[in-house]
Amino acid sequence: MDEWEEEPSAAVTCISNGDRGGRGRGRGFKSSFSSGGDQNGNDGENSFYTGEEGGGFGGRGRRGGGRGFGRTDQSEANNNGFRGGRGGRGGFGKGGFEGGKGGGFGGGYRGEDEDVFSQVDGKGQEKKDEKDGERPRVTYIPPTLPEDEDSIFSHYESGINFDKYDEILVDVSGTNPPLAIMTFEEAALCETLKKNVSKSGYVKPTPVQKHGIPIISAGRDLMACAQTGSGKTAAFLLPILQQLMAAGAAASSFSELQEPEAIIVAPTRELINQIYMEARKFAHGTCVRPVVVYGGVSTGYQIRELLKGCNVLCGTPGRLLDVIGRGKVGLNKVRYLVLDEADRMLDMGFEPDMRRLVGSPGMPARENRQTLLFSATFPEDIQRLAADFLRTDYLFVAVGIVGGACSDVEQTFIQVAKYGKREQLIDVLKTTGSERTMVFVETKRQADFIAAFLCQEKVPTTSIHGDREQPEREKALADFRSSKCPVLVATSVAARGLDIPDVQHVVNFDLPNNIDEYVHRIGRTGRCGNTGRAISFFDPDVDGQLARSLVTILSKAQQEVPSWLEEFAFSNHGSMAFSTTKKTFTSTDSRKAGSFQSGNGNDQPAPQPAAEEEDWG
Ligand SMILES: Nc1ncnc2c1ncn2[C@@H]1O[C@H](COP(=O)(O)OP(=O)(O)OP(=O)(O)O)[C@@H](O)[C@H]1O
Repeated sequence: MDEWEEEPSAAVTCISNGDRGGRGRGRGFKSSFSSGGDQNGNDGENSFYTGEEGGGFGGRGRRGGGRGFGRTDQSEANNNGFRGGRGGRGGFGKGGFEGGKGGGFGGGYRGEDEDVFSQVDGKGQEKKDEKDGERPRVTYIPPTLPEDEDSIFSHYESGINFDKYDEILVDVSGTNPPLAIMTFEEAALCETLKKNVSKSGYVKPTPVQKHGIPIISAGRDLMACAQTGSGKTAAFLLPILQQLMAAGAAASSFSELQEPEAIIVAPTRELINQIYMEARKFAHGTCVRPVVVYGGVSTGYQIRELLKGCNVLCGTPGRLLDVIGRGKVGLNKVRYLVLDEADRMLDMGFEPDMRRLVGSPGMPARENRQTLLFSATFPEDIQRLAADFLRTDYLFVAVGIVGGACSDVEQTFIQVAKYGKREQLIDVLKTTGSERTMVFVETKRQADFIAAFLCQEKVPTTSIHGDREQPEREKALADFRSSKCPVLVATSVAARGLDIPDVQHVVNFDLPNNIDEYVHRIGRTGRCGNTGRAISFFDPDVDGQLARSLVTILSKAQQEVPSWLEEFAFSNHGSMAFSTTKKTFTSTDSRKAGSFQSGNGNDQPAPQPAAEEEDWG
């Protein structure tokens, strides 16, 4: 039986503020879920959740059979994993998305455009056409972006701890690193770029910018590791844009083949879109044109955008390889290749795509391009693998502890068994009130259930995960950003990179199965010198393997370690040595023999893809 047939599927959309209709008859989660009232107050099977569309969704909207076959990784690039059509029966009243097929609110498909490029083998188009017959075309076109400066440069304020960044120790390893800059003036940015930096509210560079900008400007390859929320995006965007402008790069709409000078890759749609927005902001008023491509959006639309001219191409791996495979993007002029969340981009899930990308026709060899890798976490084996993509004399910048948690996040742990978590969550949310809170869960189904549960408890909640259609994902983020829904339930798809203002709390309803993922998740709060709080539910039955790493992470971030967690870490994991000393710095360039892995106490293998398959890109 398909997992979705066992229990009702919620496929949660935004919960409107307290104007839901009547509560379900049953008080318990499951029973009230299945008999809940809809927005109009009607009781009815499965109707409690109509979200904003208002149309009922009569029927279950469950997955169809075929849960996917032979899927071997999470990437769009991998065609093996064409999911069996969810959708199934059940309509989603009105408000189905263009291009959707088969009803089934929240279900459907990943989009034929999203995983067609893995046939970048010369027969791509042919195979794609075969696929056209199988799945509906994605026709979603995102809303037009505002052009006014207030919108483009809107930003949140850096926090009270911004100046403390200066106290963090930085280690640069590799030969002949250029000197760090202390101010943006020293970055020798051209006037427009300088103005744009200032309009963005940036007064002085963060450590990763102080070191990263001159390294990139000097033409060196870079692997940079700096804590979440500390400005890695601008660290690569500013020097790239500066050099493109200095070289006179200007977008041309006269070519059917666009040849960008820079390619930026990130693992999720929302993150790559955010990077694009940053690039668009910094490039405002210049001739340099960034473009973004990612799954879930009409390929035709994105190609039309591309053909208006493209100097900086931002993309998720799948769609990027797709547009390259379609002959719309030439790689001959690529001077910069950036992998953001580089450890994720090179783990099992995406590594084949990255190899495909660097092996694509026209892509300059690593000696002839600059490759820039950024993340807050860099496990040793991923660093070693990354060396394949970099020139041998690359520089490694470690700001603080490689893989360390942001010290501006107060981390709390609550021991709670599986069945006590929901009640505990309600207690936590009572204390957070209307403050913006992200609740991380392990599976997409769990995300739906928890969001539905919170809705039922009258907590305005929305959710984001890989089974939601792109318009729903975007609406969820918009509702969260605007505080229409101050609680966002998310899977790992939202763990990395997302920079949402004023997220005061992160709740790990389910702890992730590796420590790096934990570091990224809690890094959604406490950004850019602001403080934040992370509360994690530790279920002794399932989270034991993480205990030791958590103790180390807490210690290194100078946080109190609960005695029960420490005891648990020791008693359950033998006597393997690990340190709880409060070091403020550990250098962990994998090229330094013996220095490795003292950073985050990560005695586990490199991060694996999340526990279940996710639609990342
Ligand atoms: N020098 C600066 N001054 C003020 N604000 C800055 C500065 N640099 C970056 N910011 C802002 O800080 C926030 C976090 O930056 P960014 O998203 O680049 O962090 P990050 O290091 O990439 O985080 P993550 O590891 O989570 O991806 C953004 O809102 C960004 O605009």
